[in-house]
Order: sequence, then C-alpha cells, then structure tokens
Amino acid sequence: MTLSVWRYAHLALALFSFIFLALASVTGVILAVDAVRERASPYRADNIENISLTETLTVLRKAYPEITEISVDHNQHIVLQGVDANGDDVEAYINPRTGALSGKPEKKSDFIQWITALHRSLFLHEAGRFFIGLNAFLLMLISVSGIALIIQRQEGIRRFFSRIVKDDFAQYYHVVTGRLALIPIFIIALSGTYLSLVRFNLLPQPKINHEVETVASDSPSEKNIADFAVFSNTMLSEVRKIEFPFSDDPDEYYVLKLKDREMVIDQFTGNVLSNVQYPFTALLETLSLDLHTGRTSIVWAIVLAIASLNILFFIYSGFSMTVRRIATRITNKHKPHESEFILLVGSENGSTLRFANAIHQQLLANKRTSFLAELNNYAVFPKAKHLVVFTSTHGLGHAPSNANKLVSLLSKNTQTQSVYTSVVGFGSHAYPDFCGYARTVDEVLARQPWAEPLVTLHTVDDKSPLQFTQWVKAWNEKTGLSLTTAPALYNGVPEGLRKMHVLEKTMVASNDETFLLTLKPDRKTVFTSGDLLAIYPDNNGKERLYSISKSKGNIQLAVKLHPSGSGSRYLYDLNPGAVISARIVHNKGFHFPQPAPAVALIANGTGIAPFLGMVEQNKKKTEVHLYCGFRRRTELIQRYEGFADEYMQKQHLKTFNIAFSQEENHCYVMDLIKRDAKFFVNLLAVGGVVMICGSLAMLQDVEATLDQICIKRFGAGIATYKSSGQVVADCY
Ligand SMILES: Cc1cc2nc3c(=O)[nH]c(=O)nc-3n(C[C@H](O)[C@H](O)[C@H](O)COP(=O)(O)O)c2cc1C
Repeated sequence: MTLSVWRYAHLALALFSFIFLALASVTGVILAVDAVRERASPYRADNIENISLTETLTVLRKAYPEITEISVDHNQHIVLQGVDANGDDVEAYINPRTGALSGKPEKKSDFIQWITALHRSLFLHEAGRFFIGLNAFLLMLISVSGIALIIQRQEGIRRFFSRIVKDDFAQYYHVVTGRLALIPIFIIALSGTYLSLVRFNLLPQPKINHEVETVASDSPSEKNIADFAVFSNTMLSEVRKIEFPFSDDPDEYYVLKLKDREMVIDQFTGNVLSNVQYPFTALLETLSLDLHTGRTSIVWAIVLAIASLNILFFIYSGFSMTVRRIATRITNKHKPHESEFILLVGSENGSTLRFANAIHQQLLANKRTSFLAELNNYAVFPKAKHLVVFTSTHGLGHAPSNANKLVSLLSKNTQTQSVYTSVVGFGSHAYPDFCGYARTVDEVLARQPWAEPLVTLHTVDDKSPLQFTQWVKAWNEKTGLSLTTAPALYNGVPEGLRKMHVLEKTMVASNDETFLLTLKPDRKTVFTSGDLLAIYPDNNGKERLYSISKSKGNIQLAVKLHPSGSGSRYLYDLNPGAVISARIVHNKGFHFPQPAPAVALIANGTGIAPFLGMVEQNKKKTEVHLYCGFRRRTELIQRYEGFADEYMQKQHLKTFNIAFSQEENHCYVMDLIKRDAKFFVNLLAVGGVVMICGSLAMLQDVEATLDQICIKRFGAGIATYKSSGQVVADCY
C-alpha cells in the first residue's frame, strides 16, 4: 500500500477517535498507577507457589471451625469467609501459613470507582460501553497503520529499530516513541476490544456444568482432609477459590476453582467427582483482563501507564504534524494550460511547499501566470516557458509520496515547446543520500528533448532560507526577474524563540553610528560566536539576522544604526533591563575552525562582532590574526583596540591589523592583505583558514585580492579553498 493510504487511514482513525482516546488514556494512566499501588499491598501473601492447599487448609481448619470459602485474588490476597472460634463472622485477609488475620478487604476508593466507570462507559451506560469498545477497536487499527508507517519510513521491517534522524521535534518523537509504545498499545487495544465483545455477548459464553454421579461405594472410607490427594497436589498459587460444603450431607461438595479448571470434590473421600476444564474463551477473557489492567504484574502495569501517556503524546504530536502539513495549501489563480511558469513540488511534510509557494506568490504579484502543483500532477503544459521543480528527499534518497510518479509521467507527457528547467533540492546532510531524489529528477529532466536547463541544481540543507536565496539570485539572473533574495521571506514560523534580557548597550557617537548590544537569554541556550541572532522588530513575521559573538556567556552584537532600518532602530531603542523575543540561528559553516594550524579573521565595520567572541573563546591559543577595516578611529574602535591588547597578552590573538579608510593614510583592509600577501598564501598552503565577515562589497574586494595573490603564487585562485572550507564568509 502507498504511504499516503496508510497515512490517511492513520489520520482518519485518529481524528475520529481522539476525544475518546484522550479520555481513555488519561483514565487508563490513573488506573494503571492504581494497579501498581495495589500490587504493592502489604496484605499480599508471599511465595504461595510453595504452599499446598493441604498445608493451608489444615491450619485454617484448626483456627476457624466454619469456613464458607477461601479465595485468592490477582494481587495474591488470601480472603477467608467463615466463623472464628468465638462464633464471630470473619471476612478478612489471612496469612495462609499461620491462619492469622492480616487485614480487612477494602473497597476501591470513590475516586477510583468513578475513574473506572468513566474509563469503561463514560457514565453513558451501554452506549458509553459501546463507544469505548469501538474506540478500542479503532486504536487497534491505528496501531497497525502506525506500525506499517514506521516500516515504510524505515524502508523495511529489518530496519525498524535503525537510527532516526532528528528532523523535527513532533515528528521525531512520534516515530521514536511509536516504535516502543505501539506494541503495548496494540495489546491494550486488542484486549479492550475482546473484553467489549464479551461484554456485549458477541462471543460464545462459557458455561460450566458439573455432572456429579454419586458412586455407591461398597465401603466408603472416610478420610481426613489432610489426606486428600487433590489438595496436596494443588498449590495455593493455582487456586482462585475453594467453596466449602454447607453441611455433612453427602450431596454437599467442595468446589475447587483453579485458574484453568473447576473440580467438585467429595467431602468425605477427597475423590474428584467432576473435573471441567474452562473453555478457551474464558481463559482468553482472563488473559485480556490481566493484560488490559496490569493487575497481575507491577512491571506490566507500569508499561501500561507509560503507553497510555504515550497515546496522549501521539495525539499532540500527530496533530501538530498534520496542522503543519495542511498549513500550506496550494491555491492557483491560473489554469495549468495557460500558465507560463509551472512550479512543481515534491514535499512530504509541507516545508518545501512553503518555499515554492513563496516563489509562486511573488510571480503572481508580478503579474506572471504561475501554476503551482504537486509533482505527481505533472502533465503537458502548452504555454509553459519555465518549469521549476522543488523537491525534498525522503526514505533513503527516495521521492516524497506526492512526487513518486514523476519519472513515469515524464515518459508519457512530452512538452510540445522547449521549456527552461530548474531543480531545487531540499534535504539534510544528516542523511547519507543528500538530496538524492532532486538529483534523480535533475538527471531525468535534463534528458527530455524539450528541456533547456537554465540554472544548475541547487541544494538546500535543513530548510536553510539563506541557501535557498542563492538559488533565487541565480534564477533571477537568468530570468531577469527580481524576486526577493532576503532570507526572511522564506522563513517559516520561528521556532525556539527565547526571552532575552538587555544587559548593556553602548551609545552611538556623532562620528560613528555603530553600537554594541549585550543580551542574556532567560534560560540555557546553546550558541557560539558566528551564530546568528534572529529578531522580529515589526511584528509582521519578517526576520532580521545579526552575527553574534559569545562574550562571557552572553550574546553580543555590533549593529550599525541605519536611519531607515527598523531592525537597528528597534535594537537601539532598547535599554538595559528590557526584554525581547529572539532566537538563535545556528550557523555551522561560520564557527571557529577546530582544529586549524592558523586562522585569519577579516572584517569591516560591524562584521568584527563574531570575531571578538572567537578570540575570547580561543582558549586553545590557536594562532589567530585579526584584520579589520573601519572608517575612522572612534571610541568604539578604541574599545576594540583595548580588547585586542588584552587578548594578545593572553596569547588568544597573535596580531591585530587595523585599516582606517577616512583617516590620513586612507587604508582599506584589502591593502593590509596585499601587504601581508606572503602570510596569506602560506596560511592557505598549510591548511589555515580565512574567515570573512562584513559587507558584501568588502567580501568581493577581499576575495578578488586573495584570488590575485593566490594566482600569482600557485597559478590558481581561491575557488578550491572556498569549496574545501578554508575560505569562509558571512557577509550581508
Ligand atoms: C524519514 C525522512 C527521511 C529523509 N531522507 C532524506 C534523504 O535520504 N536525503 C536527504 O537529503 N534528506 C532526507 N530527509 C530530510 C528532508 O528531505 C528534509 O528535512 C526536507 O527539508 C523535508 O522537506 P518536506 O517537509 O517538504 O518533506 C529525510 C527526512 C525524513 C523525515
């Protein structure tokens, strides 16, 4: 069966039954905890598998002249009903070895009785019992479809317990806990269904008939109860109940009820007069009750409690995944046969669709005829000029479920005009076959006679808006469009927002608009220098990103106050003590290299921010050289100089090189690089790393300068160093 059939079945069943399931789970947890409490009862008799019925009956007969019955419940409580030596009625827990009374049987508390009634019938009598029974059955189907989904996701039953990549909280834990909890949940559901079938008489009812023939013995020899072979061969642990004869009438017998059979025993001879095995259905009913309630095992009762809690988590995580999947619905203004831009999406969990939709909306806003659809809706598009495929990869390098028919559809539907094609792959480096399906699509598309590849395959790791904008830029260049290249537009609902307290803010000076801001997150937050801080100044969902440094455990950022910049104005208006909502965006590609023989850090303006933290954090004393360019020497720059002196003394920093473009000597950071050209080529030759942070214009110039000096020295530019990660940049 296809993934979507299992998924729709799983979802439809869950939607239909979630309220009942939630109620049954909450009450189930309470009842399971109560079962654990009962199993730990102080009245429990120990080692009853080592006491024979004869031993117990001999002791009890002496202590209690009249006994009506003795029962052994699932908690190993031995309950005696009879009359004691003083002629008083007794109904009590007893010690089977000494006959001593140990306590009085207690009724369940009102609360537990209330919870039990709610669990069994929702206080709706037979109708409620029916709904609960039906839900137990649905839960069984949900568990089966859930197990099928996991097998499909893991690509086979043998990989059922293989590693799962942590992609998204709800999805990850839905699957991880599902693998462990689905089996006990299936057992809860199956036993619950069985008990409901019994309750509604839908299964054959076990009937026990004893046909006792009084055998006239020639000389009936009356025996002492201690000599009854049946009692000495039966251990107390096998007994559920023994009913005693009312009188000395020979028609009165012992009725011995064991776990699997019932016997009628002559009270004088101890002969077994009738021995009836319980039917299989009765044994199944007891087993279902034991499994459903956990009443016979403390460990199983705990497993049931955890599994019931898990059902509640499944309800939450399952719905959160579904809401995300349907949050991005496709809406089209134009028909496929009249559209110039055809955007086709392969997306399992909706995030790729979000990116494609952002492009679609911009095309529509630019008055272009754009049509957005799932890849499996590929057809002939007579007016198409551009076909763009956005696809994620699932399974192990496979197509998402709404894209798995593309290859066969391509062979059946040939476009009649030539069409520019472009493929954007969404994936994660956590999986071995990164963007595997996008590569397949790219290859297959390129082979189509009508296809004219416009932009080479771009891949996006972990839904990175930043990487997506690289493709947008390239596509803009080729198409002449000007779609936005600001990552903020392609961000989803921000996750991981934290409250951050403003600790310090410097003031801008008349000759410099830069200020430093220090923030402290309200709870433990993992970040390091080179990561980004995302803030949301206008409350319109748009995100502004700032490079940060980690300074004494706090977040520090250097910001230039732009007259019309809402982000920088928002930050500048904050005063110490203020609290903002922001989040850390991990920027793995721009962390301090570990290990590296030496590192050159190149910045201009506020780009120095992450480097301050990297120097401070350089406790291993890696050889670090800092190159920075500013307009003129200001108070803030003097602060940087003080910082550099301090850390050069601590040997965190080897050299500090500073260029001022508007001071007398008009020096730029590129001039410093040219001056130290020999150092830079040696650095790259020995595997050292160059990190660049600041303006895009500076980046271009620095890269051009490095290119020149490398070509001069090695005959080749810095392209190979860039792809090997020896030259990295974070510019804006
Ligand atoms: C079960 C599963 C399997 C995945 N397999 C791969 C894979 O083989 N290669 C890859 O690059 N990404 C893989 N990914 C990552 C997704 O492609 C990535 O998270 C993508 O952004 C999801 O997009 P979507 O929400 O549109 O489906 C996998 C994700 C999941 C949940």
